[in-house]
Amino acid sequence: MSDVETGAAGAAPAHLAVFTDFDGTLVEIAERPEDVEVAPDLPESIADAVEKLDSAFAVITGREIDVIDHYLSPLHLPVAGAHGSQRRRADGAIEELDPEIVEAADALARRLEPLLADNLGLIVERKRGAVALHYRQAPEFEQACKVAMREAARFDDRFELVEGKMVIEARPRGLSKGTALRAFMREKPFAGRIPVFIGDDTTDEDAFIAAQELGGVGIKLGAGPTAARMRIADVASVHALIQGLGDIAARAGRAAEQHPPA
Ligand SMILES: O=P(O)(O)OC[C@H]1O[C@H](O[C@H]2O[C@H](CO)[C@@H](O)[C@H](O)[C@H]2O)[C@H](O)[C@@H](O)[C@@H]1O
Repeated sequence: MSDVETGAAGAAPAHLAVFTDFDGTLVEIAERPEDVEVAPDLPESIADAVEKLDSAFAVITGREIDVIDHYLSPLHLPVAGAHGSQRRRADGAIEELDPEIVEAADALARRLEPLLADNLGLIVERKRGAVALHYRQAPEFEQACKVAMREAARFDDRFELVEGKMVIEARPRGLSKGTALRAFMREKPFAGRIPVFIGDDTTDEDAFIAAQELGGVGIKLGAGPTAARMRIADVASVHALIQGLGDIAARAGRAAEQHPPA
């Protein structure tokens, strides 16, 4: 094969920055947040891709950072948690919210507690700076949950509501997975690379748009309307894609070493 065919003739390799959602993308959706199961080989497979991507790999999720650390142990990846409310940068530094917003989110969660009294199967998930109200186990209460969340958030315009899979969440206004992706892309080792964001839910749309506006691509898992330019079928395919992107990065790196730009 010629250099033209291999793309190796002094062409700069397309360095990728890979970002992924967690629930429904790296792991299958489960009945309750604490029930998700991580494929045993997933952390090792991600570690391999991280190395090949020169560490340009991050998780952007609605979960909290320490929850992701728990599930992907022993990895401590760059993570944006609670829909952009918290962020651990690649250098390990943590960006936290104003404590007043954290307290306000706690107060909002407390206003939802009466919903739990009758054991209907609803779950209030408290996070630093965000709150999720889950109705997966009681879908007949979807509308009631939306009304309750709107009511709980009504007096505090520092929060906005977003709907996900059988969940309604309050997150700090102005923060999203899109703002998180943009923040990572301003920093090493992500800056200057082509962002790829993989996600499955409506809250991933901001990050699809951000990745595409920055010259990259959004990849949506499953059906449904989306701004993402590409789709992927299922969680197993996401695992294979992450491995594949790592392999492409490693191959491009080797080609660049063998054929440095003139
Ligand atoms: O941004 P993600 O990583 O996709 O996180 C979004 C929310 O995921 C979790 O809830 C969802 O997954 C649960 C476990 O599969 C499922 O029971 C629930 O119905 C889903 O909505 C998580 O609990 C939330 O905190 C995340 O914001």
